[in-house]
Amino acid sequence: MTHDAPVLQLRDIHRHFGATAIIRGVNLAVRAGERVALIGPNGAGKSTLFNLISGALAPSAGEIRLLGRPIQGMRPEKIHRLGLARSFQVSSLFEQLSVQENLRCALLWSQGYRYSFWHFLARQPRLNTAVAQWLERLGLQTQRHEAVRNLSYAQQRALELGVTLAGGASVILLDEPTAGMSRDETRHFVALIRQITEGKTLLVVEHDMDVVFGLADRIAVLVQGQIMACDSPAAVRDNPAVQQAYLGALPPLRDEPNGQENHA
Ligand SMILES: Nc1ncnc2c1ncn2[C@@H]1O[C@H](COP(=O)(O)OP(=O)(O)OP(=O)(O)O)[C@@H](O)[C@H]1O
Repeated sequence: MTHDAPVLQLRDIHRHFGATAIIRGVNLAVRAGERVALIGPNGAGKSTLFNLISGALAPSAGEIRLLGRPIQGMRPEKIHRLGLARSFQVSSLFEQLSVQENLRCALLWSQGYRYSFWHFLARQPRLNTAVAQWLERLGLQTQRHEAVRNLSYAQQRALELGVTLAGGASVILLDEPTAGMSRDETRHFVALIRQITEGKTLLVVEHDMDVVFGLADRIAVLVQGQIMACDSPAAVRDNPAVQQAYLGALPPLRDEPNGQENHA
């Protein structure tokens, strides 16, 4: 379900490195509960834009609002505390800890535990229930005591997604969530993303067009640091400028029989 007020809003964002302008006046509004995919050719500026939103970089100009508050130039931890979490291409899990220990760490933060040991003991039953729920959602009950380094790659990515979400953020940035997965793993993972991010707001950078068209409510196309189009998958797929940029590599929409044209 989506609401009208944007929870993430970029207004005329610019970023240059030295004399080179990389992000050149990006405007984007993502509404609550929406799933927006950010696509674009290599070097278009997608990672830079994610770095600007998550606080790893400050914009050279422009305003970024999260849940109505300006966040441009804030430190990443502060932006995280305000409700935005980013999942990376490279695993950010504690490899030597078990699956449930990783989830516990993420949940401790979201349940308000900071430094008080007594507080921690009092909260443990609730914490254990929440860990069990996440293990079930992620399909990782059998692996609960397994060290992360012994999981398959796809299982590690599922746990990483769980850890990102268990922190309680309402706006989630996913950076190439299915990179390195087989076709089957990708299909399964997209279904998992859909299921466990229900109600959250998602901005996803992804190169796999099947994933993009299978997941996104809207697609933003970034080319040379500017948004060329931002619209429904059908409208973006039918946009001549986008077609030209992608040289016909966009897939048919999922509900089209035999890949027939659909001008909905
Ligand atoms: N810290 C930096 N200093 C200088 N140039 C940078 C820096 N970070 C990124 N760039 C340049 O900005 C441009 C956009 O890079 P970016 O990684 O944002 O693109 P991208 O769309 O994410 O590409 P890809 O799809 O290949 O990951 C590239 O030309 C890159 O070399």
